[in-house]
Amino acid sequence: MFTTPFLDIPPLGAAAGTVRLPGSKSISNRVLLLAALASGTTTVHDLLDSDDTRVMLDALAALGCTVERAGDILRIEGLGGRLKTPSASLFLGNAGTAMRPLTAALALLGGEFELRGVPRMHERPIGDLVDALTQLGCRVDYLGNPGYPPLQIHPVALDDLQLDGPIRVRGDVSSQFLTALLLALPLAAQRDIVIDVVGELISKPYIEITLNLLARFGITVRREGWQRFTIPAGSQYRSPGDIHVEADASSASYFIALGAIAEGTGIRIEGVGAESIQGDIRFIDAARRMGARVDSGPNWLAISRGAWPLRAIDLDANHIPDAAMTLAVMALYADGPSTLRNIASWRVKETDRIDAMANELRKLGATVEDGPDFIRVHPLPAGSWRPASIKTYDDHRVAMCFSLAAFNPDGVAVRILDPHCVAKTFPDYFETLFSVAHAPEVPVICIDGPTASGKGTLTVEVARRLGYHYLDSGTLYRVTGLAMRRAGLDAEPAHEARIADLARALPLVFNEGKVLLAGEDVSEDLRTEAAGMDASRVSALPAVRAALLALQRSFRRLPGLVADGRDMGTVIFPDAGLKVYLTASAAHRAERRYKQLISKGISTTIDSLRADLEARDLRDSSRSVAPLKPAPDARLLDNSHQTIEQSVVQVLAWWQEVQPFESS
Ligand SMILES: O=C(O)C1=C[C@@H](OP(=O)(O)O)[C@@H](O)[C@H](O)C1
Ligand SMILES: C=C(OP(=O)(O)O)C(=O)O
Repeated sequence: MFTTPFLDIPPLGAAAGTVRLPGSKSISNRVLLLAALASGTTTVHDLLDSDDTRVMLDALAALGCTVERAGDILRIEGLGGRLKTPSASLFLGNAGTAMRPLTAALALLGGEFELRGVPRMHERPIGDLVDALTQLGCRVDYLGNPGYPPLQIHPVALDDLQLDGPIRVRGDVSSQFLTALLLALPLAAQRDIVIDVVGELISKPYIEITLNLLARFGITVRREGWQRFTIPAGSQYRSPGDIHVEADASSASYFIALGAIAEGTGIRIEGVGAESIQGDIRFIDAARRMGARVDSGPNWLAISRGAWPLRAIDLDANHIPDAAMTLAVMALYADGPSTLRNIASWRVKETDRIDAMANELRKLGATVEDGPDFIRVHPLPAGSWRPASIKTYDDHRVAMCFSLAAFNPDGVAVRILDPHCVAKTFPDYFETLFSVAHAPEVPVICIDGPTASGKGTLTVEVARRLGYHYLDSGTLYRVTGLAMRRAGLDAEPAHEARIADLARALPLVFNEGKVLLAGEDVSEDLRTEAAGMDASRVSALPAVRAALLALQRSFRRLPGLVADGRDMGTVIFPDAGLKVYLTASAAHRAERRYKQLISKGISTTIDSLRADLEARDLRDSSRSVAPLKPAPDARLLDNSHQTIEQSVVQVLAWWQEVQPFESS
């Protein structure tokens, strides 16, 4: 997951490949609650691991439910309708699928509970659900504004509930209120329980998910259209034993859109398909209407570009409230204005999504009209796209949708602010996107300089702050040197071809700060002075350098690379967007190296280190192939009198200067 303050997505051109998407949020949180309410053990496969499911799992643990994890499998010991912990204070983040159903379940389970969330959760309505529960005789108090969380739930005896008449619940603000009652009321089904929906029910397909999962847990709800639902007397939750969570159909919308927009051989999505129980799978109908080619099987989708530009659409999107946001960005690539109607619920979700989408689409240059329950997006022709810093309002879907703007015809980059908000439902969204998207030019920052100048520390830190990949090219030479020694070879012209062969086939993996050679952690062996000397010697062999060239360039991957070395800017990435030549006086470098070695318990003297450094500088700068020298377009940074932080800030400031975004 990207935890950087922003993520710059360079202009993207094509996309192709297969993605397996994380589990459905709506199914995961329903299954977790049902498994907790049921008797017996439920084994859940492919559960979504994200903020929304984590708050639900934490809540269940606080209620005394035992949850065991074994790899991707979760085993939940049901409470069988009896609380182990009669009071708790629960934090439910911004998860509607946790806050609403838990409110109903806890109001019936008979304990004292406080339910809170993030500030936005305290602005998301829950009054219609609390009203329905109060009619029944449940006791729920508002701890802040009436009609909104936080809530305090007090115990009532099930026998005291008024279950003789139908329970009335409004369905026109959120379907989650009806879902909450349907999931919780089997706890009190000594007699038939009737729920009547007041007002036009929105987001209807989510009720189908609820009914489907209730059925898997042994509860068959009778229904009369969307108006009346009856939970039969004697209903009892029965664990199905094993249950599998499909991949998330709303998350699939970004990759369906990607297939429709990007050039290339198309995108295959695994884990969700034509037989999905999730209503958002109907996004494929809208995508097809806009021109996408979509093939599907029970558990997979294959999407490729069809009509181009896309065809404009006018759609009542009430049945796909989450996925429809993706259409608002696809509309930028259409042949006329697109209108999404009947989407008033967008205003009470993670943020006011109609406002958010309109504001951010306008930043890209688009003309957008919006009203209480609709949005109309005009296409953005070539020549009119503007580089924009997209505010994400702590809304995962805003962040994910706007990544699709990077396919614009003007080759304009897109900056996504606070990209970590995708953690709500799809923590690795951007990594997944980058695994199938292709950028004509992946950004590179090169940091070259002599030994002990602090390149490594600076490069790692700049890469971390930008969310970029990191290439420590010196290590490649060190590993080659080590492989050479282990093969009994020497850095001499006679062995050059054999060393180059070794370099070409290096079984090398960088893993969490460790360097693995054929699976063996060789990080320590590479840090020795002898390994440094060998690296310097093998790097003077032209055939070895040629062998390592392709390997080094393969590190240039989305969203970008910071490369540290000696010839990054001059030879390996001559087209880099920023080249820094980092130096420090020999005296300062010797002193730093001295402190480093002494702290590791290695005894040495500053004078000998300085002599070594100077000898190495001379060898590196006078070798015939790629001698150590600044690229003509490099910016010089002498860090003799700088802290690491000052150097990092300087490099980041230079990088921002070459970006098209206004300072954010
Ligand atoms: O029941 C569910 O799992 C959901 C219902 C929908 O909410 P509304 O019914 O409030 O539209 C949807 O937007 C939300 O992401 C998940
Ligand atoms: C509306 C959403 O979430 P929630 O489940 O919190 O309502 C969403 O995921 O788009």
